[in-house]
Amino acid sequence: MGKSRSGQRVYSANSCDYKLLEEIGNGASATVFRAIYLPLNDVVAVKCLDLDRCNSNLDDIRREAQTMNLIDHPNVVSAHCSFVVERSLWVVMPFMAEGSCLHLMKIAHPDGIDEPAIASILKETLKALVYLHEQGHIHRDVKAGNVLLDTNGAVKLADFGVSACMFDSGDRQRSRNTFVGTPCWMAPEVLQPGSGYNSKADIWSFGITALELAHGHAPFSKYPPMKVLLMTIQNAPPGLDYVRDKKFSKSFKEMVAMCLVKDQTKRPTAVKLLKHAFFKIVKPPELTVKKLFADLPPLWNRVKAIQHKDAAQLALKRMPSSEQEALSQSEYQRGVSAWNFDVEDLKIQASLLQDDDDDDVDGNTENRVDEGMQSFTNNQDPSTSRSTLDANSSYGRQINGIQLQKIEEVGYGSSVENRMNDPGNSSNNGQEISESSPDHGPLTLVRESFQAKSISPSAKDRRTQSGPLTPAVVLGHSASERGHTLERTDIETQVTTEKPNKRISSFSGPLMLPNRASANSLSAPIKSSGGYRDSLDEKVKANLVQIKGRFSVTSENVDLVKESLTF
Ligand SMILES: Nc1ncnc2c1ncn2[C@@H]1O[C@H](COP(=O)(O)OP(=O)(O)OP(=O)(O)O)[C@@H](O)[C@H]1O
Repeated sequence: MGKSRSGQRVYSANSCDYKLLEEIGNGASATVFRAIYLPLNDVVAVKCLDLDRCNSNLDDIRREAQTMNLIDHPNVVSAHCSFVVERSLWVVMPFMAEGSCLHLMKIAHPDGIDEPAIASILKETLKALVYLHEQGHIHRDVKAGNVLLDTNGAVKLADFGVSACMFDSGDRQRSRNTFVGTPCWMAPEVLQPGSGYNSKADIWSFGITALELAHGHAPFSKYPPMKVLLMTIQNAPPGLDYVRDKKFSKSFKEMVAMCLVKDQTKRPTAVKLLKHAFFKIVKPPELTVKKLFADLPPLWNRVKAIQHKDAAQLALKRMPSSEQEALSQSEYQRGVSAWNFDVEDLKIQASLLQDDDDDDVDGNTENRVDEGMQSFTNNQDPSTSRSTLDANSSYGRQINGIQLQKIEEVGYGSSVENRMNDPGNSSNNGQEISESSPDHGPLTLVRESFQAKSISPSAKDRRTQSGPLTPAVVLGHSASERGHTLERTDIETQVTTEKPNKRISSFSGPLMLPNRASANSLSAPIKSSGGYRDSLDEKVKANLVQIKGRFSVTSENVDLVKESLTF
């Protein structure tokens, strides 16, 4: 049983008590439904987190659920309760009837929203960050897609899928050197191994979210993740341009600039930022935000319209010969948090990308290289870039003795070129001038077919496993399911090091669940690899850096790469 914050309403951990209605959102690993809690006839949102599709390990999932249960702040979405149903984790939350700012912009404000509304939304979001940071949490995924709106104009920050605790120690602390989040919103220090990060990473993402609300999309959002990684680290920070963005106030521009300082120690804390002049003159959201969704159809119809529009757009400009590329790109452009790579691995990918958009962004801050960062890519062998990129479209490739096997064909070979050749890709002062709406057609289809299979809107036939979220509960579905998980991972994220007479396959950490990206891949058929994991010896396990997104890399791999590519 879960108790609402008011202390009055109690929500059961029994799926039969919930009637799932329309889909109101989907993310990298979850589908969110409007639902009725039957005993109280109360409208709620139920986030159905597909444990097979989830990139997080069990600890992360449990932490998200626990964090959401403990949250108590008017600007943070808390959970009424959470429980396991078959192969999903259901998180029951208050229904935010106007959905996310991202959806709102997609449906009605593609070029961004006006400053008074931005100020209200940002101020409420910042209050959420003040609270979370005081509680010791780093949200790590602040973006318009996670800022939810209610009909009365209330603004709440949602999604603790990748949140971290600042008081972590040991392994958990080390895991904060892990690349987690959504690249466009991620702070430079998060992308650089070893530098460590703290709550100031959320301040950077907050600044990017401000730009997203101002323009309708995040800076660099047209680029593939490895490119974003490089641009975030190398280039001058994005910001509001004094000429192009003249409709915005000086104090807004200054506030954004304060957030987007690369040196995290020079970024303000959330508390300090809240005292900035920009937030002094802010009207309550009831006055500024409500009008943004006046006259719009109900949320679920908007979501459906967005899905259809995106599917139609995708069909029109389907990437030549590769649905996989489109799928990968669409996932990226949607801004979901599917990117959960190992940093070193991303560097490998980034080094393979030829920076062929110089002409596009000439004289642009996106292309300005920060001093001291130039060595990040300069030492790569240019002769390898194009050929390796081309080779990327074949099933596998060999780089410096490392076999990178196709996962979902990363997909940025030809698609990068296509985008770079697109005149609409020119940009100005760190911002894009034009950008088509993000695609997520194929993704939608994938998700729909998934839902048809695994989530029945009817409560009948659901097997509910309520109670505490323990490894046994979450992973206690069946041996065959666990086998399935491992098999998929094996196939989809395998990177092997080819050393003489030695071949090491990589797996994820303990109790690993399949990664998010795998759910979006049109991967090779699943083959049995029964018992393989069990035979993985402890020494090899100890060598694992981690398994994430598209590749898994062992520390041996990383060392090899470091030897051959100087960053
Ligand atoms: N309580 C809610 N009320 C209304 N809509 C919601 C609610 N929670 C989530 N949504 C919608 O569902 C979308 C996806 O939810 P959520 O971000 O939690 O999933 P996710 O898989 O963690 O996504 P991501 O990884 O992309 O952040 C949100 O962007 C929002 O539009």
